[in-house]
Amino acid sequence: MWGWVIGEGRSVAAHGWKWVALRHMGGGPRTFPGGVNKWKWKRMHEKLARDKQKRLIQQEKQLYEARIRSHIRSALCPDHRSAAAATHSPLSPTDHVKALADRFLKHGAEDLWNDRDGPLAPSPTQTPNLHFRPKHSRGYRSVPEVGNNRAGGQKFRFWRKGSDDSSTESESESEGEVEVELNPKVGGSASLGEYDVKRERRVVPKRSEVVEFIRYELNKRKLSQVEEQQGEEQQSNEGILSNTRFDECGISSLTVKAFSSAGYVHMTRVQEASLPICLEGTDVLVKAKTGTGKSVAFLLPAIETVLKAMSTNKSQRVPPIYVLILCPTRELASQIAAVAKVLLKYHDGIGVQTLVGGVRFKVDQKRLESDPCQILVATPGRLLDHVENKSGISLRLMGLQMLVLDEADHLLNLGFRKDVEKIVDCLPRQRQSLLFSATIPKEVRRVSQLVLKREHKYVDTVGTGCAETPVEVKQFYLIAPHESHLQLVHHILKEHIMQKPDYKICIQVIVFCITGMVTSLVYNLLREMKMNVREIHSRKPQLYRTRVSDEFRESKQLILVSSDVSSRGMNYPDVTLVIQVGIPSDREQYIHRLGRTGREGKEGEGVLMIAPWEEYFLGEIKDLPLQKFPLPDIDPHAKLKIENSMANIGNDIKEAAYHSWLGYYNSIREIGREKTTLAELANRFSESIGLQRPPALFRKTASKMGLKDIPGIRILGSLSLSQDCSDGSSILKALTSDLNDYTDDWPTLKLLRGP
Ligand SMILES: Nc1ncnc2c1ncn2[C@@H]1O[C@H](COP(=O)(O)OP(=O)(O)OP(=O)(O)O)[C@@H](O)[C@H]1O
Repeated sequence: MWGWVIGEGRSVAAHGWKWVALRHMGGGPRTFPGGVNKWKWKRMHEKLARDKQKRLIQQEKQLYEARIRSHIRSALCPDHRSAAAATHSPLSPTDHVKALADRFLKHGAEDLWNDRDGPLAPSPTQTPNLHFRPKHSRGYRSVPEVGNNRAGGQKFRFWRKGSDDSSTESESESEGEVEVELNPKVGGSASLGEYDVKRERRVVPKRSEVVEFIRYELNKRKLSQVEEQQGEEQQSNEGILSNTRFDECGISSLTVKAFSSAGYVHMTRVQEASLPICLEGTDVLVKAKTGTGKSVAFLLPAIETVLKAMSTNKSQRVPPIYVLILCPTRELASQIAAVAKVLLKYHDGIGVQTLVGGVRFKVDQKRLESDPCQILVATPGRLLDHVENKSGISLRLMGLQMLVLDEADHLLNLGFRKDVEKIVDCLPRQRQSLLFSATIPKEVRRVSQLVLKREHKYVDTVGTGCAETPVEVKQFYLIAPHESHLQLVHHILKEHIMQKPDYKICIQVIVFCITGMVTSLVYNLLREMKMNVREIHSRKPQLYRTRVSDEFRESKQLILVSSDVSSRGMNYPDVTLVIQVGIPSDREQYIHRLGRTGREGKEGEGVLMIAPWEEYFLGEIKDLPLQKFPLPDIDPHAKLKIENSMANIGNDIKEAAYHSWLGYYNSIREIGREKTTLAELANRFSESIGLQRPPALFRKTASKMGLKDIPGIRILGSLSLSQDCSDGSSILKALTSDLNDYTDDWPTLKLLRGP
């Protein structure tokens, strides 16, 4: 009775006693093994049953296919056609060749048709009713004997080169014949012993029409693939827009009107590719390059879904939330809501709301009550707060018809996955799910099943083998000692500004830094150097962040120093240069940061600035078109100016930067595993930013980071408190405040959880 098996193979029987005890107490168990609730438990078992059924069907299918295949083989030999016809209708030679082509022309199967392999072909020396083999066969052959044996299995004959079996008197002296019975019950490949048919390859008859035909087909397909690829590259050069117009795709006329007044007439390629699938109600995973209009691609079907739902359900006083859009950052949520409002300009009855951190919970609740919405854009953490605090939102989510995950790969990554899973558990199962991102690594494709239905579609407008970055963006990398990075940033910024002396020309630059506190340090330095600069990261209050983000979008000449809060999804349409100081957390983050420039097919530039010990990262992006940036000569006056400016920055900012710098690199496997080297590098960083000595760490923090007894790491507990009280406050500031908003700088959170 308790013999069910759950996810990782654990038997429920082990927990049986607990259930029984709870049952006697009345009411049945509230929680089930593994802490899951009744409904989740039920769903888990329903899923298991479904999976089992699917597996059985799959096995059936494979068995059937195997039988068909064996009959195709025998059908190739004309004398065996009648045998095949006895069980299955034989294929005509053309159909057979087509079937083979379909099977073997799949990508990766080409080697099945090389010179030393091929289908069986009748030999002129073939005996009338039994078997055949080519004259100079080097390996083994098998052909089914006409008629079945008594156990229902088929009889096959095998020849072994060099065998001296005397029973095959009609065959040449150099080869022997062995009779083997293949029965699914008694004879697997193991029973063939040394006569295993796969030991040597078969020889293709030289002028087989079948092989020639397949070769011809292969070449044709390869050629068309190359042409397709070239066409795609050409298309991307021509811009992101397609020829399809919004008024051609059967969406509401009021939406089309709103599109026209926003200046959108033609769809972008990703919109053209994904819209028909989204409108037919299918789940879909969409990959398209940065800045190609993915937000509109999911907002358009979202609006259509709401319109449809509202036309069938007019009675409710407080409307359900029909569409939920999840995204990783507060700024992105506001941006998506703003685009939605533009598209809803002529739909009076449809409301959009955001639910993000940094706003008081009660304020959220009041807003949701007073201004009910059908489309909700939220960050996972804050939405989960509402769901768990039973603020009434769970009830309104019961009517949900569409779930959208923007930046899906990030949301399904470790930092967010748990929250997203919990949210998905509270949503109705009968819904459509849309997942969008510019990067979808393989492992994310696998976990996307958490949200998507099994029979979902995958739309990839990037194309296999094509770079995932916009072709219009020139990409450079620069390797220099990390002590010189701030001087180099200043130098590149100045050069970039001087290239475009006309003040009317837009110059927007984003400088990405590894953490929030390093962002603050770089911002303070550039400000000291009288540059027109703003900062944005998770330590800043939400109002400030929103103001800076809006100001940067509107500006003509401004530098934004940012942590990863701006790396994904943020649409600043005119960014001309992106500088990344230090390695990003992974390849995907590099692509998204770079994607803040070159949007909508515009031109842009990107510079990745790394230290020699970060060079390994270039291997992760080796398929992207990066060129080496020549190391510039730094003017000694500028160097002095930077040192003076650095001296004006407060120690608390520098100490916090040191702590978060250490935390970030400690969390990166390739660098963090060499603790002694890491400590040395951190101390060099501390020196380069003008600290007299490296700040200390709390003992507990140091041991969590695996840095307790590492030379060069100072521990706070071993010093007098008065001596190092400033260190203590900066550690707290740099490390613990990350807990408040890990949506932004989650790598630093990893540090708190240990290396
Ligand atoms: N059909 C269209 N015609 C013209 N412009 C469009 C169209 N669709 C979207 N855009 C514009 O393209 C720009 C980029 O759009 P969006 O921010 O949705 O890109 P994205 O693909 O989501 O990028 P990211 O991957 O960085 O999130 C926006 O300025 C948007 O206004």
